[in-house]
This record gives sequence, structure tokens and C-alpha cells, in this order.
Amino acid sequence: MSLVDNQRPLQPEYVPGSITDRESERKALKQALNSIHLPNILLHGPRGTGKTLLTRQLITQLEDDIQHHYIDCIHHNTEHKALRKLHTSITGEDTPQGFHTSKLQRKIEKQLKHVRHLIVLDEADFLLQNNGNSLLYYLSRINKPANLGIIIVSAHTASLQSQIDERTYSTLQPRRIGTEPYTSEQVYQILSERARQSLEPTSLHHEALTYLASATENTKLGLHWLRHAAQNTSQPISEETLKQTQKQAHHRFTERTLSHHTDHHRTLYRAIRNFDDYPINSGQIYTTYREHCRKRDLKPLSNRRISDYIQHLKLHGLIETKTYYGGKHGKTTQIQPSSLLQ
Ligand SMILES: Nc1ncnc2c1ncn2[C@@H]1O[C@H](COP(=O)(O)OP(=O)(O)OP(=O)(O)O)[C@@H](O)[C@H]1O
Repeated sequence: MSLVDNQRPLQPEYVPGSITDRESERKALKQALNSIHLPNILLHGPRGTGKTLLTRQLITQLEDDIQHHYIDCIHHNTEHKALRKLHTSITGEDTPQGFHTSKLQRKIEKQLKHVRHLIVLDEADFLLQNNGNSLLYYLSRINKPANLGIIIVSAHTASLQSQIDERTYSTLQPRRIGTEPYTSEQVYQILSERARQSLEPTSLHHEALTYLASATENTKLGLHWLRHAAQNTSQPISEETLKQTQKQAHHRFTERTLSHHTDHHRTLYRAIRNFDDYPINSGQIYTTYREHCRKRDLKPLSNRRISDYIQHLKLHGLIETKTYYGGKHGKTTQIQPSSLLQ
């Protein structure tokens, strides 16, 4: 018999009825939106600390005269792609393939004049890493007379000042709102509420949930692991069940994360996991990546592109990197799989 009565509350996209312990962040966001001019906000904090949830809740409560546009920058990681998405969201129409950036900009500017708009750039690090601040520069330039607000959601950037050019920064002047990592008690509370809504009664031992909450600060990973355990046993979930399913659950979590990316990202990640000893340097990784490509009949990408892809894995929290300057080889990057994903 399945332990899962309702799958939905265990999905990361599910919006729960109430948000645990994020009242001050919720209020800060709400307050910022109450000003005459829509604000620019940098919402930052580690992965799985409720940033997307807070944003999603906020946009459902906007005043009627504010249109919102949600852009996931993992998929829309260039100015052009993000503008296409924005254009579609503003007009409600598909954006023809042939539209150039300047045409998109003209059409968007026309629409922006009359109503207030709030743009959410979720996972903004992917856009910044890939395309610098060209989109933010453009948006900051057209924001007159201040009827446009931008929420920049980031798991890596606590301050935009070093990431974007001075002019763009001083025009945007984003307010910073941060989400701290959850304590294990908070993770426990969040996961137990989701388990209550999703699982059959008595199908999760108390000490199993305590173990799960102490083993991960990232609620997205915690939910995924719980779902995986529930789907793979017909007995009530114990601490032992969780320990047994940990490796597989983490593996699936990584696969799911990388499903948004290319075959080369997956091949690269496999190459990184292939070593016995860590850290390894980017040169060793590139050689191993090429061998994996050969076995999979893939044409390897250049070292330069692979350096970017290493950054993508880092942004997702799948690997940890340290860069050293100086020495015989100039700059070297040392890499290891994330200690949080075993
Ligand atoms: N305070 C909370 N109360 C209830 N559920 C929460 C809370 N914080 C996070 N969650 C749930 O945990 C999951 C992950 O949260 P969310 O996606 O908002 O985190 P995030 O900080 O945006 O993560 P990432 O940086 O990886 O995108 C979601 O399913 C969300 O509903």
C-alpha cells in the first residue's frame, strides 16, 4: 500500500497555506511594495530558504493595478531570452522567433508606460554569470517614470555592488532582504506540515523526521528526500529508511536539477563524480570530461565553455570550488562535489 495520499504537497512548487517563520521577511517585502514607486529588491539567501515561496506569495497579493512577470533565469539566461519572456508575459502573446533585442525593447517600452509592472528575476545568478548586467542596465534605463519594480532573487549574491556596473547599481539602488538558513527545528516544522498534508497518518516516525531535518538545511532537498523515501517503501518511514534512501534520493535530486541543463552539464558532473580523491583541478576535469564525451559519442565543448558550466554546477550547489592565484600555472580552480550531497 502506498504511503502517499496526495503527491502535491511534497512537490517543491506547491504553495503551502502558511509560511513558517518568515514573518519579518514577508513584512519587509510587503512594506517595500507599499511605496508610491515600485521598489527594486535583492532577495538573497541560501538554497531552500523560502525565497521563491515568499515571492510567489507576494505576487498573489499585489494590488490590481500592478502586473507581475516571473522570469526563471536558469532558462532565460541572456538579455534576449529574458526580454522574449517579458514580452510574452506583458502582451499575453507568443513572441515571434525573428524579433531582435531592439525590437523587443521598443515593444516592451510601449507597454510599460501605462500600468505598473513588477518583474521577478528568479535564479538571477545564472543571468548575471552568463550575460553580465545587460538586462539590469536596460531595465534601469527605461524605468522612468518609476512604474517598474524588479525583484532579483539570488542564492549567491548578497550584494550586487561588485557584480554589476556602478551606473546600473546606483540607478537600481536595490533594497536588500535576506533569508537566513533554517535551524533544524524550522526544517522539522516545515517538512512535518507537508508530510501531514501528503502522507497517510502514522506513516512517518518522529525520529525519522528529526533525522531528516538535522541532515539538511535545504528544504527543497528535504522534501525531495522525503518524497523519495515515501515512494520507495510500504512500511512507515523510519530513520533507517531515510539512511538507506539517502544516496539514491540525492542522486535523483541532482538529476532533477540538471534536467534543466544540457547533456554536457550532465556529462561534466559525471566526470567530476568519477574521481576517488578530491579536490581536483579544472585541467583534470576537462581531460576526464573529454573521455566521457568520447564514450557517449558527444562532441566535447571547449575548455572555456566548460569553465562556464563548472560555474553553473556551482550555482546549483552541486560542487564546491576554490580558486587560487599565482604559482606556476597562474590561476587554478580546485573542485569537489558538494559535501551536502553524498
Ligand atoms: N518558511 C517556509 N514555510 C513553508 N514552506 C517553506 C518555507 N520555506 C521553504 N518552504 C518550502 O520549501 C521548498 C523550497 O523553498 P523555495 O523554493 O522557496 O526556496 P528557495 O530559497 O527559493 O530555494 P532555491 O534558492 O533553491 O530556489 C518549497 O517547496 C517551499 O514551499
